Amino acid sequence: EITKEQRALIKAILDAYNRHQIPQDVTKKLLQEQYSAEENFLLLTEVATSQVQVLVEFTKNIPGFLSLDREDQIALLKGSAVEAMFLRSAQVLSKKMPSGYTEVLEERIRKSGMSEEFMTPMFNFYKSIEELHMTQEEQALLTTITILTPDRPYVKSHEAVERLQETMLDVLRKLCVLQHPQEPQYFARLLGRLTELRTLHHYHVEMLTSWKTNDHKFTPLLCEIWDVQ
Ligand SMILES: CC(C)c1onc(-c2c(Cl)cccc2Cl)c1COc1ccc(-c2ccc3c(C(=O)O)c[nH]c3c2)cc1
Repeated sequence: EITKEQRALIKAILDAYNRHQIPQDVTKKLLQEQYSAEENFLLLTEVATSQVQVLVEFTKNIPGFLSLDREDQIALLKGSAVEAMFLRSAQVLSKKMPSGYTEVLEERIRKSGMSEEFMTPMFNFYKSIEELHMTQEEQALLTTITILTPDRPYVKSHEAVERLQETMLDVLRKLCVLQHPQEPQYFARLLGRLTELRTLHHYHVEMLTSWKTNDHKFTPLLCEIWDVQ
């Protein structure tokens, strides 16, 4: 029931998703450096900056994305970066890695100087993603669908983005039926995570402000993509 074209689409997106990863030296640093709120914040800033670069490369490989209006491409990236990074960090945190990497990453996020009120919703989200046991294809498609959200600020050709997103939603729906036959509501649960992401996105704006007031510095790329400073 998945067409040949849809199979090709899944393959293209999965390949792009796996091809673009944070360099080893960046993730290794997270394991080596000291623990302190300042050091944790610095390392997370470095990882987030690297993740944004990875995200831009991945997005350019989404079939149809580069045919969108250039300014809309920027608006989609700016509008979805935080949500895509919540998804990506959630997927990393739900993998138990031998190096103890997951625990270190979680610890550094918990101790990065962000206020307590964001911890609970953030780690509830991480837990809810873990419980879904998403396949690689589902993770890559859900990230793609998040990026192709038409109602981001400043998007002009709403319909063009909506058409692209609907193509991806259709593929994901079929994939969920195939890969989770015993769970008819699985696709709906995945979409529920997208709603949760929007809430976290709102929290994140306040997180940035609270870091800013404590004179935390971000990199130029993060300032540009998050309209900080
Ligand atoms: C500027 C800083 C302080 C910040 O502000 N808000 C958030 C933030 C937070 Cl604290 C939580 C969620 C989203 C954001 Cl933007 C962050 C840190 O964001 C990230 C982004 C991305 C990773 C991340 C991704 C992939 C991998 C990976 C792999 O692929 O192999 C291995 N290690 C990874 C680590 C971690 C943290």
